Amino acid sequence: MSILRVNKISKVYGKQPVLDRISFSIESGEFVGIMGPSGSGKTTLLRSLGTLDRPTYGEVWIKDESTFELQQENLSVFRRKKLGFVFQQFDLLDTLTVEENILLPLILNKNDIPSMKQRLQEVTTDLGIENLLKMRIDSLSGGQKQKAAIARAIIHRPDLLLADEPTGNLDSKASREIMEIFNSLHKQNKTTILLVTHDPVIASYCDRLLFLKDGQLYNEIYKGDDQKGFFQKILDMLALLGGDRRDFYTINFPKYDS
Ligand SMILES: Nc1ncnc2c1ncn2[C@@H]1O[C@H](COP(=O)(O)OP(=O)(O)OP(=O)(O)O)[C@@H](O)[C@H]1O
Repeated sequence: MSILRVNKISKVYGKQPVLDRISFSIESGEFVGIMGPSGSGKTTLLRSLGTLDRPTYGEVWIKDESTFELQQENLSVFRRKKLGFVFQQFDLLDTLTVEENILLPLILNKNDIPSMKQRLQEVTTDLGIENLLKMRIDSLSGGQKQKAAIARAIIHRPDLLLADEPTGNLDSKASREIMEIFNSLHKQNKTTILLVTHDPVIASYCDRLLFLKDGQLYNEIYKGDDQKGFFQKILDMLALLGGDRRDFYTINFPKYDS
């Protein structure tokens, strides 16, 4: 079953096309990454799919619901129920505790208190952050903040989890921990994930990668069973696409046995 279908979406700022007739779909349980040089439109695409931006042309369906049809006043409810977001800057509310931040989608959706408590326990145990619940956001490390942000993004069991450079503000150890969480959400919970990254190591966790160039879908590659070959294909594709030096940084090259 398709969770996301994108049909020829374009985004134009002034006269400048930033996304140009992009079409693809994502099946339930897939872990898909978006890569491409700086300025190629990755964030604009993710925001357009997540209804945070409105495409100038084209259509997006999330689980057979056309986001184009949704009126402005219904968009925030749609996002809160169907989507989860993880951003590079965490986007947590500093005035609230970790627990309050994580519960926010359920409180806004008016869930009952026993189900909120149960779900909070499930999610925070899975992520290993039960001990952080009463803490304030400004007392957390970057990795702890991102774990809290992931808990908030998944607590309502969204159809699609969208992540924009989720390790962009983290050191290599925290980055690995966060990617292991995404990996476990993918493998154990069958969560459908779409993630934007510059980093080939982060990208190598995905099943499939879409490459953007100048706002167009340039290519896609699949991991299949060949993890090592997939990593090399990512590097080759990035070299082909060019871009600035930031497009080639990496937290740590993975070590392969063979
Ligand atoms: N609100 C906006 N108004 C005008 N132009 C914009 C706006 N948002 C993005 N752009 C332009 O759209 C292009 C694509 O930007 P976007 O942030 O989507 O690229 P990106 O691939 O995510 O880049 P990076 O990897 O550097 O984050 C850029 O040229 C950017 O300047």
